[in-house]
Amino acid sequence: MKVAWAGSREAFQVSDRMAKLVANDPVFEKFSKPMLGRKELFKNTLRKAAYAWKLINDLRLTEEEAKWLRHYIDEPNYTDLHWEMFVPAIEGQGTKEQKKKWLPLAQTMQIIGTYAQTELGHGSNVQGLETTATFDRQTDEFVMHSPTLTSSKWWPGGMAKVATHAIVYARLIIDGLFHGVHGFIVQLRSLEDHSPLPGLTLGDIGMKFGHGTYNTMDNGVLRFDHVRIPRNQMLMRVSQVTKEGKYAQSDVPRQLLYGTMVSVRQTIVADASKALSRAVCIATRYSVVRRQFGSRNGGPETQVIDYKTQQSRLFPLLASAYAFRFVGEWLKSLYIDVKQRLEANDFSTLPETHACTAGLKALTTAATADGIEECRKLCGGHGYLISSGLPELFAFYVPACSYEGENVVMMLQVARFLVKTVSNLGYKQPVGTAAYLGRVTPLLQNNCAVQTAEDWLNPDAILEAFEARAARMVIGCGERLAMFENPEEGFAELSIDLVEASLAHCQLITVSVFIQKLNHEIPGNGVKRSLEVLCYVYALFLLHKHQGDFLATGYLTPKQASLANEQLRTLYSKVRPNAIAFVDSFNHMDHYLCSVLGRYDGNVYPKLYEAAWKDPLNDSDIVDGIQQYVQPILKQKLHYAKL
Ligand SMILES: CCCCCCCCCC/C=C\C/C=C/C(=O)SCCNC(=O)CCNC(=O)[C@H](O)C(C)(C)COP(=O)(O)OP(=O)(O)OC[C@H]1O[C@@H](n2cnc3c(N)ncnc32)[C@H](O)[C@@H]1OP(=O)(O)O
Ligand SMILES: Cc1cc2nc3c(=O)[nH]c(=O)nc-3n(C[C@H](O)[C@H](O)[C@H](O)COP(=O)(O)OP(=O)(O)OC[C@H]3O[C@@H](n4cnc5c(N)ncnc54)[C@H](O)[C@@H]3O)c2cc1C
Repeated sequence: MKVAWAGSREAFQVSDRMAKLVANDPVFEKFSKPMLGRKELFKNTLRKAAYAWKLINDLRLTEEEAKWLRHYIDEPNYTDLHWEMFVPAIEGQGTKEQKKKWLPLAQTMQIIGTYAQTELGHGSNVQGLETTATFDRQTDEFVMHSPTLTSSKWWPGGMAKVATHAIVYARLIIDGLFHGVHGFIVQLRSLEDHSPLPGLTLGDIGMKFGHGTYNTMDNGVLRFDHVRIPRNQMLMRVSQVTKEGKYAQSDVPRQLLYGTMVSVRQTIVADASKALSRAVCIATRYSVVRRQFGSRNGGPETQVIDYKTQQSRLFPLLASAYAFRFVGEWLKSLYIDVKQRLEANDFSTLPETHACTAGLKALTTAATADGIEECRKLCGGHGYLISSGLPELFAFYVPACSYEGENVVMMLQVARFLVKTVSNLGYKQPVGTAAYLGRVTPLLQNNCAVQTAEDWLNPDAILEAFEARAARMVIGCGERLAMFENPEEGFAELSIDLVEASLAHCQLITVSVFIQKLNHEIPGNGVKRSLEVLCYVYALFLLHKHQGDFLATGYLTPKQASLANEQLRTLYSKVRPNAIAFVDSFNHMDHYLCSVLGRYDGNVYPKLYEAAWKDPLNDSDIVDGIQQYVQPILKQKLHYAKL
């Protein structure tokens, strides 16, 4: 099962080796992080990042190994933006010459980059960005400027104190004419003494949600006061500006300017299962240790995992972790394929890839953020302790619902793709993840054939149910949209329904990828049979949660919906004996989990007790402030005391 989770034996070995390397190196200790102030926290992260870079070089780690190493260090920092956004932006949007000049510098970290797109006034609406890049023909330069307060760049990670360079997104102006938003490579700091270059105002945007997690990152603010950069620092794969000031667009679609976001959204989907599996591992292990009620004849109380209600909250999350792992893997291969095509100037699969990365990013991050919080509640009161590992994990993870495309905004992008697919049905056969929309007639006409709870244990029945629900919701939206004279007005008016239809489409993708994985990629019977149970749990849980959709579209009868729920209850009993094996298969080490409740050895209570004594308040019996502020209250007889 560990190999099935990792994707292959080799993948397992790489990840396992890097996990151990990090766990066994005292530099990467992280239990004390919550006690550090912001400056110490930040410096500590700089120290770890520098040490990691040294290890990567000294040990000659591969790109894959280096990624796992950074992952297990488990502290957001400037290198995330450098490797995940700055480098890919140059790779995807730079010309051959630009790549030749900038990539070797970035790949050896002689320069450190960030991705400066969002501004104080605009994040989602990229075309609304206000920073300007005005071409000056006399000097063959662009003049970068922040004309308003709201045009201040705001949020880019690593920008406040570390990055030496940034890809800055700004409106291109030539001879007073706007030519849309483009990316520019801008140097931010001196490579000698790290001071901000003239004309730039740079700073940190302030503390963020949680304590020891995202505050390790220096998210920054940046303002330009007429800063000049050479013309050849505009990323020119998509459009070019000549030294005469002529603006030209190549055959490459404009959307490629957004290509870095597609790449990172894919990574975010691949990473969702890491965060969810971590929370589920903690909650499952603790649910086996924790006992409440049910003692008979002085025997032990019931392990809380044996309560059906606990199972109905925990096991769908366990199943979701596996579902997200597989859909992340699938999306990665889709993305690798599109990347190769883009390099060869084949843009045909870009719209579908954009819809998949946007929609699955929204689906997986929302479910993971909610799932982590549910795991905290599944651990009762102790889940609220920092030492449970869950509050910090939640604080770290929850911004994924906003960054790289706010989730609702992303679902609306999926809706655009679906509406377009439906409106083209007459003359263009949909392919890939939208292929089912090419079979609308049977999907709209046939109803579910399930008659018993056992009938739900059938991948074809499940797949057809999810296809019919999505197709009916998408087609329904299409029909209602057609009633509007102005399609954009219709889209805005129906946006709530469109988001729900997009979610149904994305859930269909996750369910069908899970089934596909079982049918074609899991060797041997033991692992396959166990995963089949989780696959059914995932699908039937979604069906139960969204039964309103399945009933309202007329595909299911109430009786069939209730049979699905009956089957789900039975499935929980089948998950229970393997619950610990399922979470052990994630291969998460104690160092990575950073949770007293989720310890591999289950030795929760003594360690929880021990951890409490490490709190700085327990350094002495009488702490600073008691004599000054508490003793006087006890000693003085003030007004109320006389009454
Ligand atoms: C190893 C450990 C490391 C782990 C690292 C993990 C990952 C690191 C994460 C680090 C953490 C945080 C970093 C965060 C960074 C950021 O947040 S960067 C900023 C991200 N910002 C956004 O995501 C903005 C969201 N907004 C947009 O994407 C667009 O503006 C939006 C799509 C919403 C709308 O764009 P418009 O310009 O208005 O375009 P529109 O008219 O709607 O669309 C035109 C057309 O183009 C299609 N389209 C849109 N986007 C794309 C795309 N990316 N690719 C392809 N096609 C796209 C759109 O669907 C339309 O198509 P149509 O056919 O014409 O309808
Ligand atoms: C931790 C973190 C790190 C970040 N790192 C970076 C970085 O490195 N570089 C960078 O450039 N940016 C970064 N960002 C910024 C991030 O990309 C944006 O915050 C994100 O894209 C969301 O945009 P917004 O803040 O403008 O949200 P808004 O769009 O203002 O969202 C507010 C609300 O409006 C709704 N809304 C907006 N538009 C629509 C619409 N058309 N229809 C319906 N509802 C709508 C949204 O659903 C949401 O509920 C980071 C953000 C965070 C939190």
